[in-house]
Amino acid sequence: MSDTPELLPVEEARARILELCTPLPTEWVPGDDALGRALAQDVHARRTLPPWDNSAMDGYAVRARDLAGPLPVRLTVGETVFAGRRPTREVVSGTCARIMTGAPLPPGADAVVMRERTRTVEAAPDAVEILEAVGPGNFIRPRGEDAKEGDVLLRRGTPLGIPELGLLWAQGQGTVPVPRRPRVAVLSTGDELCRVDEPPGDGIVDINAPALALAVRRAGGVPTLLGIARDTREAVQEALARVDGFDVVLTSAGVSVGDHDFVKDALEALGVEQRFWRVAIKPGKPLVVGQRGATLFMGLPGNPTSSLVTFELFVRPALRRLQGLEDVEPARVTGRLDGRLSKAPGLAHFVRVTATWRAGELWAKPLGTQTSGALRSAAAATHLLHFPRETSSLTDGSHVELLPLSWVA
Ligand SMILES: Nc1nc2c(c(=O)[nH]1)N[C@H]1C(S)=C(S)[C@@H](COP(=O)(O)OP(=O)(O)OC[C@H]3O[C@@H](n4cnc5c(N)ncnc54)[C@H](O)[C@@H]3O)O[C@H]1N2
Ligand code: MOO
Ligand SMILES: [Mg+2]
Repeated sequence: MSDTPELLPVEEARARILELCTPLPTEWVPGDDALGRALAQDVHARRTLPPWDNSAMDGYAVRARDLAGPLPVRLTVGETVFAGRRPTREVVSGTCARIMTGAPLPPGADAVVMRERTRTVEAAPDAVEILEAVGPGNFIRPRGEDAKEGDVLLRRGTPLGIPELGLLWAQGQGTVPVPRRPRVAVLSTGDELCRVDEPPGDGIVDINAPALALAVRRAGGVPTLLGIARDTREAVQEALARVDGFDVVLTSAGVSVGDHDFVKDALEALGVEQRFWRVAIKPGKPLVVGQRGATLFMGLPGNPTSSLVTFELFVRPALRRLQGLEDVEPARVTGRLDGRLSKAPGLAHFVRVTATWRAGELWAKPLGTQTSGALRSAAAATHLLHFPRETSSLTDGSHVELLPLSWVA
C-alpha cells in the first residue's frame, strides 16, 4: 500500500491535462513553418501524380511482345524522350524509343528495358540490341500511382514531416492548414532570483524561465517571458493577472507547502479552477494544474530539473495536443539497466540516465547526483528511466522503460 495515496499517478495526471486541451483555431502557413505540426483538415489531391505513365529507368521503351523470340532482339530506335518533353511517335512492332528516367512513355510501348541490359550495334547506329525479355509494365511508373485527383492524400491530425510536405508541394500546395501555435506565458517566482544579465551576488540566477521558453519553442509553442514575480501573494497575483490572450501559462516555483509558496493561492484568487495538485513522481511532485476559460495554467515546481521533467511529462504533451497532434504521449523504448536502483515505494521516479547501444540493446546508466536541484545530471542525460511507483528495487540488467528526452542537443 502506498504511503502517499492522495497523489495522482503520472498517467492519470497526463490524461486529465489532455482532456483540457483541444486543437487551437486553424491558420494557413507556408509549408516550411508547418514542419512538425498537424494538419487541421483532410487534404485532397488536386492533381493525379504521376500525370502520365513514365519510365523508372534510363533505357529503351519497348513493346514487351517484341522480346518473346530468341535474344538478343534487334529493334530500330525511333526517337529519344527526355524528362520534361513529350513523345512524338508511336512505338510500333520492331521499334523502340530511347527514354530517360521520368520521361513520359510513348504510345505503343508497354515496358522499359534498362540501358545496362542492352547493347548498341556499331554496324547499325539506328538500332539497339535488347539482351533480356521483360514483361509488360517493367520499369514503368503508372499514371496515378502516387495520387489520384480527389483522393484523400493526408488526413486531419497527420503530423507533417518532410515527405508529407513534399506530397503537398507536389500538388502545387504551398500553404498548409494547421492549428495555430500555442501562446505560452512563462513566469518565474522567487525572492532569491535574478536575471542572468544581473550580478547574482548570493542570489540564484533564474534558469527556469529561459529554459522553459526554449522547451516551449522546441515543442512548437510561442513563449513570452513575464519576468520574475517576488514571493508575495500580491506580486504573484499581479503578474498572473496579465495573461489575457495566452493559451497556456507556465509558472515555476512556489507550489509546495512553504511559507512563501503562493502560486496556488494566487491562481485561486484569480478565479482559476484547480484541476489537481501533486503527482506521485520524483522529481516534480508539487505540480499544480488549473483552468480559467480557455487558458490552461500549469504551476511547475521550482527546482530546475523538476521543472524540466514536468515539462517533458505534462507540458509538452499538452502543447502538442493543442497543435492538433494525436499521438502526444512521451515516446518510450525498452532498455536494460546498467547498475542497480532502489527507493521507497510511493512515488514513480524518473531517473536521469545516459543510454547507449551495446550488442543490440539500449543500456541505461544512472547518472550521479539525482537531486531535483542538480542540473549536471540533467545535462548529461539522454533518457529518463521510469522506476515505477510501487517498485522498490531494480536489479542489474532489468528491462526498463526509457523516455527519450526532447531537451538533448
Ligand atoms: N515539506 C515539504 N517540502 C517540500 C516538499 C514537500 O512535499 N513537503 N516538496 C519538495 C519538492 S518535491 C519540490 S520539487 C520543491 C518545490 O518547491 P516549489 O515549487 O515551492 O519551489 P521553491 O520552494 O520556490 O523553490 C525550490 C528550489 O528551486 C529554486 N528555484 C526556484 N525557481 C527557480 C528558477 N527560476 N531558476 C532556478 N532555480 C529556481 C529555488 O531557489 C529553490 O532552491 O519543494 C520541496 N519541498
Ligand atoms: O518533486 Mo521535487 O521535484 O522531487 O524535488
Ligand atoms: Mg517552495
